[in-house]
Amino acid sequence: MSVSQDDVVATLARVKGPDGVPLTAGGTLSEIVVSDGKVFFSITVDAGAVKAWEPVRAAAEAAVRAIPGVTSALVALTAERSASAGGAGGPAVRRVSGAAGGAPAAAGGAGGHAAPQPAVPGVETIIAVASGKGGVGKSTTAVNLALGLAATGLRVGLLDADIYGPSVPRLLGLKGRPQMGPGNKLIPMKGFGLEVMSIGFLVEEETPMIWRGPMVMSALTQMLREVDWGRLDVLVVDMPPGTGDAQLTMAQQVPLKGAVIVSTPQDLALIDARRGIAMFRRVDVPVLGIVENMSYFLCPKCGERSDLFGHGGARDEAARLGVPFLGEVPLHMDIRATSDAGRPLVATAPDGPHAVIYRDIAVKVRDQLAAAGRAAPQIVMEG
Ligand SMILES: Nc1ncnc2c1ncn2[C@@H]1O[C@H](COP(=O)(O)OP(=O)(O)OP(=O)(O)O)[C@@H](O)[C@H]1O
Repeated sequence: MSVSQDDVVATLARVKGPDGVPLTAGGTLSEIVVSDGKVFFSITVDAGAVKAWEPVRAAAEAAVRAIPGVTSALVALTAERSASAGGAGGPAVRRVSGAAGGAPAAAGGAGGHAAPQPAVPGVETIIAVASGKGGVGKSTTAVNLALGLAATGLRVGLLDADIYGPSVPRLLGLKGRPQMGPGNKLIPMKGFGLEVMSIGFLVEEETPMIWRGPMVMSALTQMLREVDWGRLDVLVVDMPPGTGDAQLTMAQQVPLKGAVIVSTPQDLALIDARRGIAMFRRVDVPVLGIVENMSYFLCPKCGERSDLFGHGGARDEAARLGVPFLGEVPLHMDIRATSDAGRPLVATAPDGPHAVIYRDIAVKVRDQLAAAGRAAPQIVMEG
Protein backbone atom coordinates (compact mmCIF):
# COMPACT_ATOMS: atom_id res chain seq x y z
CA MET A 1 0.00 0.00 0.00
CA SER A 2 1.54 3.32 -0.96
CA VAL A 3 1.44 6.26 1.38
CA SER A 4 0.93 9.80 0.14
CA GLN A 5 1.84 13.13 1.62
CA ASP A 6 -1.90 13.79 1.99
CA ASP A 7 -2.26 10.70 4.20
CA VAL A 8 0.46 12.06 6.45
CA VAL A 9 -1.04 15.55 6.54
CA ALA A 10 -4.47 14.12 7.40
CA THR A 11 -2.93 12.19 10.28
CA LEU A 12 -0.95 15.17 11.55
CA ALA A 13 -4.10 17.30 11.53
CA ARG A 14 -5.25 15.14 14.45
CA VAL A 15 -2.08 15.75 16.47
CA LYS A 16 -2.15 18.92 18.53
CA GLY A 17 0.70 21.16 19.68
CA PRO A 18 1.11 22.19 23.35
CA ASP A 19 -1.15 25.16 22.60
CA GLY A 20 -3.93 22.87 21.33
CA VAL A 21 -3.47 23.94 17.71
CA PRO A 22 -3.33 21.07 15.19
CA LEU A 23 0.19 20.51 13.89
CA THR A 24 -0.91 21.23 10.35
CA ALA A 25 -2.20 24.68 11.32
CA GLY A 26 0.66 25.94 13.45
CA GLY A 27 3.21 26.76 10.73
CA THR A 28 5.81 24.59 12.44
CA LEU A 29 6.02 21.71 9.99
CA SER A 30 8.81 21.34 7.47
CA GLU A 31 8.29 19.83 4.08
CA ILE A 32 7.08 16.26 4.53
CA VAL A 33 9.17 13.77 2.65
CA VAL A 34 7.45 10.50 1.80
CA SER A 35 9.42 7.93 -0.07
CA ASP A 36 8.68 4.26 -0.43
CA GLY A 37 6.82 4.02 2.86
CA LYS A 38 9.39 6.10 4.71
CA VAL A 39 8.30 9.43 6.15
CA PHE A 40 10.57 12.19 7.30
CA PHE A 41 9.90 15.73 8.49
CA SER A 42 10.78 18.15 11.22
CA ILE A 43 8.88 20.47 13.55
CA THR A 44 10.54 23.83 14.07
CA VAL A 45 9.79 25.36 17.44
CA ASP A 46 10.93 28.11 19.71
CA ALA A 47 14.17 27.16 21.47
CA GLY A 48 12.58 27.78 24.87
CA ALA A 49 9.63 25.50 24.16
CA VAL A 50 11.51 22.37 23.15
CA LYS A 51 10.55 20.46 26.31
CA ALA A 52 6.86 21.08 25.85
CA TRP A 53 7.09 19.94 22.24
CA GLU A 54 8.90 16.67 22.78
CA PRO A 55 5.69 14.70 23.61
CA VAL A 56 4.09 16.23 20.52
CA ARG A 57 7.02 15.07 18.40
CA ALA A 58 6.73 11.58 19.84
CA ALA A 59 2.96 11.53 19.28
CA ALA A 60 3.36 12.71 15.69
CA GLU A 61 5.96 10.03 15.02
CA ALA A 62 3.78 7.32 16.53
CA ALA A 63 0.71 8.49 14.61
CA VAL A 64 2.56 8.54 11.31
CA ARG A 65 4.12 5.16 11.97
CA ALA A 66 0.62 3.75 12.49
CA ILE A 67 -0.53 4.77 9.00
CA PRO A 68 -0.95 1.59 6.96
CA GLY A 69 1.92 1.33 4.51
CA VAL A 70 4.35 3.43 6.54
CA THR A 71 7.46 1.40 7.22
CA SER A 72 9.42 4.02 9.12
CA ALA A 73 8.91 7.53 10.37
CA LEU A 74 11.47 10.02 11.55
CA VAL A 75 10.27 13.22 13.13
CA ALA A 76 12.71 15.70 14.62
CA LEU A 77 12.35 18.86 16.64
CA THR A 78 14.49 21.74 15.56
CA ALA A 79 14.96 25.13 17.14
CA GLU A 80 16.59 27.91 15.29
CA ARG A 81 18.32 30.99 16.61
CA SER A 82 18.25 33.98 14.30
CA ALA A 83 21.47 35.10 12.60
CA SER A 84 20.85 38.71 13.48
CA ALA A 85 22.59 38.75 16.84
CA GLY A 86 25.79 40.60 16.17
CA GLY A 87 27.08 38.45 13.30
CA ALA A 88 29.27 39.94 10.63
CA GLY A 89 27.89 37.81 7.88
CA GLY A 90 28.48 34.64 9.84
CA PRO A 91 26.00 31.83 9.47
CA ALA A 92 23.24 31.19 11.92
CA VAL A 93 24.10 28.56 14.47
CA ARG A 94 21.21 26.22 14.84
CA ARG A 95 20.42 24.52 18.04
CA VAL A 96 18.83 21.21 17.56
CA SER A 97 17.26 19.20 20.27
CA GLY A 98 18.00 15.54 20.42
CA ALA A 99 14.68 14.39 19.09
CA ALA A 100 14.04 11.92 21.87
CA GLY A 101 15.09 14.07 24.74
CA GLY A 102 18.79 14.50 24.02
CA ALA A 103 20.47 17.58 25.38
CA PRO A 104 20.28 20.72 23.31
CA ALA A 105 23.35 20.82 21.12
CA ALA A 106 24.92 24.09 22.12
CA ALA A 107 24.51 26.80 24.64
CA GLY A 108 25.96 30.24 24.91
CA GLY A 109 25.15 33.74 23.83
CA ALA A 110 25.96 35.49 20.60
CA GLY A 111 29.68 35.86 20.12
CA GLY A 112 30.46 33.86 23.26
CA HIS A 113 31.93 30.41 23.60
CA ALA A 114 29.59 27.50 23.42
CA ALA A 115 29.75 24.55 25.69
CA PRO A 116 31.41 21.58 23.98
CA GLN A 117 28.96 19.35 22.15
CA PRO A 118 27.70 16.53 24.31
CA ALA A 119 29.47 13.29 23.55
CA VAL A 120 27.63 10.52 21.76
CA PRO A 121 27.11 7.72 24.30
CA GLY A 122 29.39 4.76 23.68
CA VAL A 123 31.40 6.53 20.98
CA GLU A 124 34.94 7.36 22.00
CA THR A 125 36.13 9.46 19.06
CA ILE A 126 34.38 11.06 16.10
CA ILE A 127 36.27 12.21 13.02
CA ALA A 128 35.04 13.82 9.82
CA VAL A 129 36.10 13.08 6.27
CA ALA A 130 35.50 16.20 4.24
CA SER A 131 36.29 17.77 0.90
CA GLY A 132 36.10 21.29 -0.40
CA LYS A 133 34.08 20.13 -3.39
CA GLY A 134 32.20 17.12 -4.68
CA GLY A 135 33.49 14.25 -6.74
CA VAL A 136 37.04 14.12 -5.38
CA GLY A 137 36.55 10.66 -3.85
CA LYS A 138 35.63 11.69 -0.32
CA SER A 139 33.14 8.86 0.24
CA THR A 140 35.44 6.23 -1.24
CA THR A 141 38.17 7.48 1.08
CA ALA A 142 35.84 7.57 4.09
CA VAL A 143 34.76 3.96 3.55
CA ASN A 144 38.27 2.63 3.04
CA LEU A 145 39.65 4.72 5.90
CA ALA A 146 36.96 3.33 8.22
CA LEU A 147 37.82 -0.20 7.12
CA GLY A 148 41.53 0.57 7.53
CA LEU A 149 40.93 1.75 11.09
CA ALA A 150 38.93 -1.42 11.76
CA ALA A 151 41.86 -3.44 10.39
CA THR A 152 44.02 -1.99 13.17
CA GLY A 153 41.69 -3.65 15.67
CA LEU A 154 39.46 -0.69 16.47
CA ARG A 155 35.67 -0.85 16.68
CA VAL A 156 34.57 1.48 13.94
CA GLY A 157 31.31 3.05 12.78
CA LEU A 158 30.59 5.00 9.63
CA LEU A 159 28.00 7.76 9.51
CA ASP A 160 27.12 8.93 6.03
CA ALA A 161 26.17 12.56 6.63
CA ASP A 162 26.40 13.38 2.93
CA ILE A 163 22.75 14.30 2.79
CA TYR A 164 23.06 15.64 -0.74
CA GLY A 165 24.40 12.42 -2.18
CA PRO A 166 24.48 9.56 0.32
CA SER A 167 26.64 6.92 -1.32
CA VAL A 168 27.78 4.78 1.60
CA PRO A 169 24.95 2.22 1.18
CA ARG A 170 26.09 1.67 -2.42
CA LEU A 171 29.80 1.66 -1.56
CA LEU A 172 29.22 -1.04 1.06
CA GLY A 173 26.57 -2.89 -0.93
CA LEU A 174 24.02 -2.36 1.82
CA LYS A 175 20.30 -2.46 1.21
CA GLY A 176 17.28 -2.36 3.48
CA ARG A 177 16.36 -0.25 6.43
CA PRO A 178 17.74 0.00 9.92
CA GLN A 179 15.39 -1.51 12.49
CA MET A 180 14.15 0.30 15.55
CA GLY A 181 15.66 -1.12 18.75
CA PRO A 182 15.02 -0.64 22.46
CA GLY A 183 14.47 2.95 23.57
CA ASN A 184 13.35 3.91 20.07
CA LYS A 185 16.91 3.94 18.80
CA LEU A 186 17.82 2.87 15.31
CA ILE A 187 20.07 -0.16 15.05
CA PRO A 188 22.89 0.57 12.60
CA MET A 189 23.33 -1.64 9.57
CA LYS A 190 26.42 -3.85 9.44
CA GLY A 191 28.84 -3.69 6.53
CA PHE A 192 32.19 -5.50 6.44
CA GLY A 193 32.43 -5.24 10.23
CA LEU A 194 31.45 -1.56 10.38
CA GLU A 195 28.38 -0.16 12.14
CA VAL A 196 26.79 1.96 9.43
CA MET A 197 24.14 4.65 9.34
CA SER A 198 23.17 6.71 6.31
CA ILE A 199 20.38 9.01 5.29
CA GLY A 200 20.40 6.80 2.20
CA PHE A 201 18.77 4.05 4.29
CA LEU A 202 15.94 6.37 5.18
CA VAL A 203 15.29 8.00 1.82
CA GLU A 204 15.95 6.62 -1.64
CA GLU A 205 19.31 7.58 -3.14
CA GLU A 206 17.57 8.85 -6.24
CA THR A 207 14.97 10.91 -4.36
CA PRO A 208 15.77 14.54 -5.00
CA MET A 209 15.49 16.24 -1.66
CA ILE A 210 15.38 19.89 -0.91
CA TRP A 211 17.15 20.29 2.36
CA ARG A 212 16.39 23.31 4.44
CA GLY A 213 18.77 24.26 7.22
CA PRO A 214 16.76 22.88 10.13
CA MET A 215 16.09 19.64 8.29
CA VAL A 216 19.79 19.14 7.70
CA MET A 217 20.39 19.37 11.39
CA SER A 218 17.42 17.18 12.28
CA ALA A 219 18.66 14.47 10.01
CA LEU A 220 22.19 14.71 11.33
CA THR A 221 21.10 14.77 14.96
CA GLN A 222 18.92 11.73 14.50
CA MET A 223 21.57 9.78 12.63
CA LEU A 224 24.16 10.65 15.24
CA ARG A 225 22.26 10.57 18.48
CA GLU A 226 19.15 8.47 17.89
CA VAL A 227 21.22 5.46 16.91
CA ASP A 228 22.34 2.64 19.13
CA TRP A 229 26.00 2.64 18.11
CA GLY A 230 27.01 0.17 20.80
CA ARG A 231 30.61 0.77 21.86
CA LEU A 232 32.79 2.33 19.19
CA ASP A 233 36.40 3.46 19.30
CA VAL A 234 35.99 5.64 16.23
CA LEU A 235 33.02 6.93 14.28
CA VAL A 236 33.96 8.20 10.82
CA VAL A 237 31.57 10.82 9.48
CA ASP A 238 31.37 11.23 5.70
CA MET A 239 30.50 14.92 5.45
CA PRO A 240 28.63 16.58 2.60
CA PRO A 241 31.13 18.10 0.13
CA GLY A 242 31.80 21.81 0.27
CA THR A 243 32.27 24.51 2.85
CA GLY A 244 28.89 26.21 2.98
CA ASP A 245 26.65 26.90 5.94
CA ALA A 246 25.36 23.34 6.13
CA GLN A 247 28.89 21.95 6.40
CA LEU A 248 29.98 24.58 8.90
CA THR A 249 26.92 23.93 11.03
CA MET A 250 27.58 20.21 10.93
CA ALA A 251 31.21 20.75 11.89
CA GLN A 252 29.93 22.69 14.89
CA GLN A 253 27.20 20.30 15.90
CA VAL A 254 29.19 17.07 15.90
CA PRO A 255 31.71 16.66 18.73
CA LEU A 256 34.61 16.09 16.32
CA LYS A 257 38.11 15.19 17.48
CA GLY A 258 39.52 15.86 14.05
CA ALA A 259 38.97 16.07 10.31
CA VAL A 260 40.59 14.46 7.29
CA ILE A 261 40.49 16.49 4.09
CA VAL A 262 40.39 14.73 0.74
CA SER A 263 41.56 16.57 -2.35
CA THR A 264 42.70 15.86 -5.87
CA PRO A 265 46.01 17.45 -6.84
CA GLN A 266 44.56 20.08 -9.19
CA ASP A 267 44.99 23.70 -8.21
CA LEU A 268 41.28 24.35 -8.16
CA ALA A 269 40.55 21.40 -5.90
CA LEU A 270 43.36 22.53 -3.63
CA ILE A 271 41.84 25.98 -3.29
CA ASP A 272 38.65 24.26 -2.15
CA ALA A 273 40.61 22.00 0.19
CA ARG A 274 42.19 25.11 1.72
CA ARG A 275 38.70 26.44 2.39
CA GLY A 276 37.84 23.15 4.07
CA ILE A 277 40.86 23.41 6.34
CA ALA A 278 39.97 27.01 7.17
CA MET A 279 36.43 25.94 8.02
CA PHE A 280 37.56 23.33 10.53
CA ARG A 281 40.10 25.70 12.02
CA ARG A 282 37.36 28.25 12.46
CA VAL A 283 35.43 25.85 14.67
CA ASP A 284 38.59 24.63 16.44
CA VAL A 285 38.52 21.12 15.03
CA PRO A 286 42.09 19.87 14.45
CA VAL A 287 42.85 18.90 10.86
CA LEU A 288 44.38 15.42 11.08
CA GLY A 289 45.74 15.70 7.56
CA ILE A 290 45.17 15.75 3.82
CA VAL A 291 44.74 12.76 1.52
CA GLU A 292 45.60 13.29 -2.13
CA ASN A 293 43.19 11.18 -4.17
CA MET A 294 43.48 10.37 -7.87
CA SER A 295 47.05 11.40 -7.30
CA TYR A 296 48.66 9.62 -10.21
CA PHE A 297 47.81 7.03 -12.81
CA LEU A 298 49.58 3.70 -13.14
CA CYS A 299 49.11 2.27 -16.61
CA PRO A 300 47.67 -1.22 -16.05
CA LYS A 301 49.40 -2.46 -19.22
CA CYS A 302 52.92 -1.05 -19.00
CA GLY A 303 53.04 -0.01 -15.33
CA GLU A 304 54.19 3.47 -16.29
CA ARG A 305 53.17 6.19 -13.90
CA SER A 306 51.64 9.44 -15.17
CA ASP A 307 50.96 12.44 -13.00
CA LEU A 308 47.71 13.46 -14.61
CA PHE A 309 46.93 16.49 -12.56
CA GLY A 310 50.39 17.52 -11.44
CA HIS A 311 50.73 15.09 -8.57
CA GLY A 312 52.11 16.28 -5.26
CA GLY A 313 49.99 19.42 -5.04
CA ALA A 314 48.27 18.28 -1.86
CA ARG A 315 51.55 17.30 -0.22
CA ASP A 316 52.98 20.78 -0.92
CA GLU A 317 49.76 22.40 0.20
CA ALA A 318 49.79 20.42 3.44
CA ALA A 319 53.35 21.58 4.13
CA ARG A 320 52.40 25.17 3.36
CA LEU A 321 49.40 25.04 5.69
CA GLY A 322 51.18 23.16 8.44
CA VAL A 323 48.90 20.12 8.41
CA PRO A 324 50.04 16.50 8.12
CA PHE A 325 50.08 14.81 4.74
CA LEU A 326 48.46 11.41 5.08
CA GLY A 327 49.11 9.77 1.73
CA GLU A 328 48.37 9.61 -1.94
CA VAL A 329 45.86 7.28 -3.58
CA PRO A 330 46.29 6.63 -7.31
CA LEU A 331 43.55 6.90 -9.87
CA HIS A 332 42.85 3.26 -10.55
CA MET A 333 40.05 1.33 -12.14
CA ASP A 334 40.11 -1.26 -9.34
CA ILE A 335 39.26 1.43 -6.79
CA ARG A 336 36.37 2.64 -8.88
CA ALA A 337 35.10 -0.81 -9.81
CA THR A 338 35.18 -2.20 -6.27
CA SER A 339 33.58 0.95 -4.84
CA ASP A 340 30.82 0.94 -7.39
CA ALA A 341 30.22 -2.78 -6.82
CA GLY A 342 29.88 -2.33 -3.07
CA ARG A 343 33.05 -4.34 -2.39
CA PRO A 344 35.55 -1.87 -0.93
CA LEU A 345 39.17 -2.80 -1.45
CA VAL A 346 40.36 -2.66 2.13
CA ALA A 347 37.80 -5.35 3.01
CA THR A 348 37.90 -7.44 -0.13
CA ALA A 349 41.59 -7.29 -1.10
CA PRO A 350 43.24 -6.20 2.13
CA ASP A 351 46.76 -7.07 0.99
CA GLY A 352 46.49 -5.51 -2.46
CA PRO A 353 48.53 -2.39 -3.26
CA HIS A 354 45.65 0.05 -2.89
CA ALA A 355 44.35 -1.40 0.34
CA VAL A 356 47.86 -1.07 1.75
CA ILE A 357 47.81 2.64 0.92
CA TYR A 358 44.46 3.13 2.67
CA ARG A 359 45.61 1.09 5.66
CA ASP A 360 48.73 3.26 5.93
CA ILE A 361 46.54 6.34 5.88
CA ALA A 362 44.37 4.80 8.61
CA VAL A 363 47.42 4.15 10.80
CA LYS A 364 48.53 7.77 10.35
CA VAL A 365 45.07 8.99 11.28
CA ARG A 366 45.04 6.78 14.36
CA ASP A 367 48.46 8.11 15.34
CA GLN A 368 47.37 11.70 14.79
CA LEU A 369 44.41 11.08 17.05
CA ALA A 370 46.61 9.56 19.70
CA ALA A 371 48.98 12.54 19.47
CA ALA A 372 46.11 15.01 19.66
CA GLY A 373 44.80 12.96 22.61
CA ARG A 374 42.88 15.79 24.12
CA ALA A 375 39.28 16.44 25.00
CA ALA A 376 36.79 17.75 22.49
CA PRO A 377 37.77 21.29 21.55
CA GLN A 378 35.87 24.38 22.54
CA ILE A 379 33.52 25.45 19.81
CA VAL A 380 33.25 29.08 18.95
CA MET A 381 29.76 30.30 18.23
CA GLU A 382 29.38 32.62 15.28
CA GLY A 383 26.58 35.00 15.95
N1 LIG B 1 41.34 6.75 -6.48
C1 LIG B 1 40.32 6.52 -7.31
N2 LIG B 1 40.51 5.88 -8.50
C2 LIG B 1 39.47 5.68 -9.35
N3 LIG B 1 38.22 6.06 -9.11
C3 LIG B 1 37.97 6.70 -7.95
C4 LIG B 1 38.99 6.96 -6.98
N4 LIG B 1 38.43 7.58 -5.92
C5 LIG B 1 37.12 7.71 -6.20
N5 LIG B 1 36.85 7.19 -7.42
C6 LIG B 1 35.55 7.16 -8.11
O1 LIG B 1 35.15 8.52 -8.30
C7 LIG B 1 33.74 8.65 -8.14
C8 LIG B 1 33.47 9.69 -7.05
O2 LIG B 1 33.95 9.15 -5.83
P1 LIG B 1 33.18 9.42 -4.45
O3 LIG B 1 31.72 9.16 -4.59
O4 LIG B 1 33.95 8.73 -3.40
O5 LIG B 1 33.43 10.99 -4.37
P2 LIG B 1 32.85 12.07 -3.40
O6 LIG B 1 33.90 13.11 -3.27
O7 LIG B 1 32.33 11.46 -2.17
O8 LIG B 1 31.68 12.62 -4.26
P3 LIG B 1 30.41 13.44 -3.75
O9 LIG B 1 30.86 14.19 -2.57
O10 LIG B 1 30.07 14.29 -4.93
O11 LIG B 1 29.38 12.40 -3.39
C9 LIG B 1 33.22 7.25 -7.82
O12 LIG B 1 32.74 6.63 -8.98
C10 LIG B 1 34.46 6.52 -7.29
O13 LIG B 1 34.40 5.12 -7.54
